[in-house]
Amino acid sequence: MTGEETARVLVTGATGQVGTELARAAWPAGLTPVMAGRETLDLSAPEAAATVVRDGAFSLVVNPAAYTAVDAAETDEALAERVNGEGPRALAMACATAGIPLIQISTDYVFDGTKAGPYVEDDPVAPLGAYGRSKLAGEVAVRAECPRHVILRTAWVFSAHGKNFVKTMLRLAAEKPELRVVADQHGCPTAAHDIARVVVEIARQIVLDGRDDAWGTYHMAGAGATTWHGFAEAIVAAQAARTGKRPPVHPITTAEFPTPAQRPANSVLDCGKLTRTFGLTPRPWPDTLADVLAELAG
Ligand SMILES: NC(=O)C1=CN([C@@H]2O[C@H](COP(=O)(O)OP(=O)(O)OC[C@H]3O[C@@H](n4cnc5c(N)ncnc54)[C@H](OP(=O)(O)O)[C@@H]3O)[C@@H](O)[C@H]2O)C=CC1
Ligand SMILES: Cc1cn([C@H]2C[C@H](O)[C@@H](COP(=O)(O)OP(=O)(O)O[C@H]3O[C@@H](C)C(=O)[C@@H](O)[C@H]3O)O2)c(=O)[nH]c1=O
Ligand SMILES: [Mg+2]
Repeated sequence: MTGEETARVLVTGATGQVGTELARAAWPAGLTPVMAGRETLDLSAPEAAATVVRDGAFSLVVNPAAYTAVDAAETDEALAERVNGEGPRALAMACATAGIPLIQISTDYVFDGTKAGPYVEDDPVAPLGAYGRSKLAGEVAVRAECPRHVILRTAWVFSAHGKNFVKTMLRLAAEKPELRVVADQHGCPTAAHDIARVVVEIARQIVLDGRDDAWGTYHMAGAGATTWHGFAEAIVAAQAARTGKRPPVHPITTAEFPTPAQRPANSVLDCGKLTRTFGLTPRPWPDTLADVLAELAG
């Protein structure tokens, strides 16, 4: 065989926050990402999506694509279930048939938030809303259909691209005299580029090192816990240095900010298993926030 062989890695959701960072990431020699957008791999048509896996001679599939509109999912649960539950099931079955592993991206919103401390991987799940239920269905399907899987639960994802809390707060800080943000929901902001770094290294260990002892579920979220209010304050403070605008960010309760979907009061993730198994440590979220704000500032 020639020395030019490379393992093809199918990546779904090419246009999303994580997909965009996976496309830009530094992949090692020997791994070639093959990015698939919705036009070639539509998870709302699970059977058709699975044919992409069957026909592509891949060594691994990474699935960050998802229905991510948390509030809209409450009135659109059938579609969320298809994209986040049945889509991953079809991918997992196709992966198992092809004899290749699957890295599935999941969410902190599978938890109900009633635990007092950080969540570990085998804590009981009990999603509060339709989005969390649909993502949990995806986890269950992946475990059932494709034993060689890594499910990576992340949280509060932000990046310079797409729709996210950081960009919403920057817009509000530019437009409003003051902001009101919930201070009783605790979690871990996570930069999409840090998720991509971790996914690439897990892919390297699985495909290039031939690691066969690490299948299962892992938490991967920015180091350091905060609240949405704490996160907003950090965003507005950092931005003030650039714009001179620093509207006050008032802490409010969840009851003062009604939304269609209920969100967990605590979804802080303990990422120790990721570190112990793969030697990977999520970066502190304030450092990754600085990266993203610098990228947005150009
Ligand atoms: N965003 C967050 O805060 C968090 C996200 N997660 C999980 O991380 C993963 C990545 O999230 P993130 O990058 O932020 O998501 P985005 O919302 O930024 O991107 C979602 C991606 O999925 C694609 N997509 C949506 N519907 C379909 C479909 N029917 N078929 C194929 N592709 C589809 C979108 O395509 P298009 O551009 O065409 O719409 C887009 O590329 C998801 O699995 C999500 O559940 C976990 C925790 C937090
Ligand atoms: C815009 C705004 C939001 N909020 C609150 C509402 C909510 O409780 C919290 C976050 O709102 P968002 O809608 O940005 O975030 P949300 O859509 O809940 O984000 C979630 O997305 C999915 C995909 C995940 O998997 C989760 O990990 C999580 O990141 O902030 C305020 O308090 N004030 C505001 O001005
Ligand atoms: Mg939202």
